[in-house]
Amino acid sequence: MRRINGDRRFPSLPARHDKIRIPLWWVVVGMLGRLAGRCLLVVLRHPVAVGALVILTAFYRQTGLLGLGALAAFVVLVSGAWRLAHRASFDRAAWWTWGRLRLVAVYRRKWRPATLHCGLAIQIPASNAETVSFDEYFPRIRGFRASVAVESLRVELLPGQTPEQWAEQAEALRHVYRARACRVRCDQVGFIWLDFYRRDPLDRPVPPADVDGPDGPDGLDHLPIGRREDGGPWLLPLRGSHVLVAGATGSGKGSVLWSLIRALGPAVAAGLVELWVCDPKGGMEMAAGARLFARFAYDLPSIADLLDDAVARMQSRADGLRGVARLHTPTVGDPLIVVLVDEIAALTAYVTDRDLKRRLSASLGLLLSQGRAPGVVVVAAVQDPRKETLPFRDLFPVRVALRLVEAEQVDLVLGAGAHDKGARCQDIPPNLQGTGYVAEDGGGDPVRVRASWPDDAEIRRTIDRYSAPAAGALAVLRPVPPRLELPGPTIAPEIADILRARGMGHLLGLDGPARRRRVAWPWRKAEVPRSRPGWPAAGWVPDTDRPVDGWVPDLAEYGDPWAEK
Ligand SMILES: Nc1ncnc2c1ncn2[C@@H]1O[C@H](COP(=O)(O)OP(=O)(O)OP(=O)(O)O)[C@@H](O)[C@H]1O
Repeated sequence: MRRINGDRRFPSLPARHDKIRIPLWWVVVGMLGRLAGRCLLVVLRHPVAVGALVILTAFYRQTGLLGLGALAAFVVLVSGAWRLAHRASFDRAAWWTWGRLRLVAVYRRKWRPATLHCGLAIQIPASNAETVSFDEYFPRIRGFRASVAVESLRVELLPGQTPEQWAEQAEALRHVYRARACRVRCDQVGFIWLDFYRRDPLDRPVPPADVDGPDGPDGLDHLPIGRREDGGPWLLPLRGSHVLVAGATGSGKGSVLWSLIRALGPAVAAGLVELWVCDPKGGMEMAAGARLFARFAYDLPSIADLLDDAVARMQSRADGLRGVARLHTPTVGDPLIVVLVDEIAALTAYVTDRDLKRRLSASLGLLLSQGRAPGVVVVAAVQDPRKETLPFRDLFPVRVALRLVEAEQVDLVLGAGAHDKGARCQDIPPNLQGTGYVAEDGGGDPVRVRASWPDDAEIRRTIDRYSAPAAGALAVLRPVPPRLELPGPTIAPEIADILRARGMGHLLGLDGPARRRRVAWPWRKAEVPRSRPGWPAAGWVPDTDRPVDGWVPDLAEYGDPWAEK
């Protein structure tokens, strides 16, 4: 690199050098020295591979072919046992080994011709009067990662090169390495990642993620919606954001919305999120989830009321948060409100009543421009993303483009330049529903993703599992004896929160299984209007006239602290 840093005269003038006569043995010693230097370099660069080769050769010389076969069988056996005992670490090691092999056998082997013929190596003329030659400088591979779907090379740029130059050659590199796709990502200054996609992990429907198991969402900033092209999970940030999903008819917008609703199920059940759903297409798509939704509207006047109420909640919340916090934190008494609109163009473009249209536009504009910080977020789907149909497009920080009818629509949804960066939504085949590209404000290049597909049975299961009892009832799993000292596990903190938020007393001396605690308010037996499957039809509610519209999560895991003594 030192030689191409600009301080060398370029090009050097072809000139005839003076001939110097040297003895032959000097030449031989020089060549041997050069060979030894190269060998040393190989040992230093690949100590593991060279070490393994030396040991294997020594082993073969000691034991012969039979010994080598026995060693291979032993390695296979140990690997099998390792895979059975600890799959995760085995997979990591296997992918590392496979990656090293691919790096040496495929990527390094073709690297020089590939970069030279794609114009990504630098050639400086070094001819003299006897020979025509060039000094060649090649970009260095500085890192490598391999997974099932993608192999990535970290490359150090040569002086004068930009990531854009590499992006222009991505298609050529893809053909050199016989990859399904090649993309260029920026790394730190002077470095890029070259991603070679081998398999398409999105060519089959993606099963819904586990939302209530140990791998469930760890917050409203990482909601699992589907899978990314590199095989990782597609996690959507919802808190402090608005989400737009655009796609032609039948492109799978419903699967994005239902995957999101499903991912929000546990938070809805815990009272941290309220879903306010508008389905201007007559309620057919969303009606199945009505039990899970805090509000559901499907005709224009009631949608306008719903949006007005959302604006009022947003403004009163903003008044409360002013000077206190810059972003609302959802709590049981004060949840995140998710206003979900299927086909938002039906509220902005296709309304014939002018007053209603003005009202809807005003509410949507206010929610989109001011709702993020006070915790009133909008998730909207649209078929036609043109400005005439959706004037608020640019107010959505997270945008998902599924299959679109025209290439021009890609930049309208994902932002200028997205199409050139590889988001070819018009080329997504119709049978890959739910597949598209997602772009986030300030989040770099669009990422190819596919939403999971919750079928009708899975949607029903979600609704049954997470839908709340009707407002006005605080359902409790077991009868609770009044003023009783209870041993055993602690009460669910969510219940304490609900009660505290409603000004209904508090729990004393909670923590520690050995301690005793006191439930310090009176209870009365009451009918529970609607409870989850498996819950008793009657429960106990705090004996108070204050309205209660919270509800408690499943307490089964807390054992039976409520049993009467
Ligand atoms: N993620 C997905 N994986 C597999 N199949 C899907 C997926 N999403 C949708 N489908 C299939 O595509 C069909 C159409 O999907 P969907 O109704 O969600 O499209 P849409 O974009 O909402 O259409 P419209 O705008 O007409 O309502 C579904 O009935 C389903 O069979």
